[in-house]
Amino acid sequence: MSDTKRIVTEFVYCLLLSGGKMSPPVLYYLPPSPPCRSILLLAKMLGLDFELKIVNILEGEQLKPDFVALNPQHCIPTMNDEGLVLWESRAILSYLVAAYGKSDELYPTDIRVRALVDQRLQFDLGTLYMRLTDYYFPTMFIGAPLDEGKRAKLSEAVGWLNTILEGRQFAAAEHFTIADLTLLVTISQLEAFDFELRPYKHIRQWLERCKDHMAPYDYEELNGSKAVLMGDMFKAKINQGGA
Ligand SMILES: N[C@@H](CCC(=O)N[C@@H](CS)C(=O)NCC(=O)O)C(=O)O
Repeated sequence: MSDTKRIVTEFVYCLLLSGGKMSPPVLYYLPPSPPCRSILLLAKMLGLDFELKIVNILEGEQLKPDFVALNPQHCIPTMNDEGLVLWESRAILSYLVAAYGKSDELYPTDIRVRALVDQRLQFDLGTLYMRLTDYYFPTMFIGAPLDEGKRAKLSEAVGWLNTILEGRQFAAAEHFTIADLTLLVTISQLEAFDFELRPYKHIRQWLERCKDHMAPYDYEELNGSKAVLMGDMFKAKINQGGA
């Protein structure tokens, strides 16, 4: 085979392997951000190499005109896959499995299983993670006093997850899915904030199972250590008398 023919053949082969895409998707992110962590973990599982672009929200970089033009809601993670611009981490997770997954295992196509995965994703978005941010973030970022009412709402949601997990190995299917991934980021963050997980036996067992499952995918580097970093930021604020 001539050199030119070989180069063209290799190029076509690479193109087929990449689903016909000429360039990798771009991810705008910051490593400690919890929703960004779930995307980085999934990319590792899928063997997907993003073009990574840091947006330092602590310096207000998300408000720069170029970024607002891309995402008017100016939040991270934001992904741009050849003109498909997506934000909302759980929507990005679903897209990435469909676009780059070798199978549907992480986001099953069986409609009854997918319905449960979607329910868990939305429970995390609208209830569990939201209540985590409501309780911890005002103290962590602006030194506001801790609010016991918000803590009670968070405990209520953690209790619901504990009940969901009773008798199950994983959150939505017989195996690990993106529902476990997003819930893992939330619960490991709670753990790093020293939220008392002892009363929630099913969550504790599931948490260890998920950590073991994710260990080969740089779990500590991409999520565990970043959860601790945010936990330390919160504790430093408390010790400064910020709450
Ligand atoms: N529900 C969104 C939450 C995104 C979000 O709140 N991102 C934060 C960082 S963790 C952010 O970008 N904050 C800066 C801003 O909104 O201007 C998701 O899951 O992607």
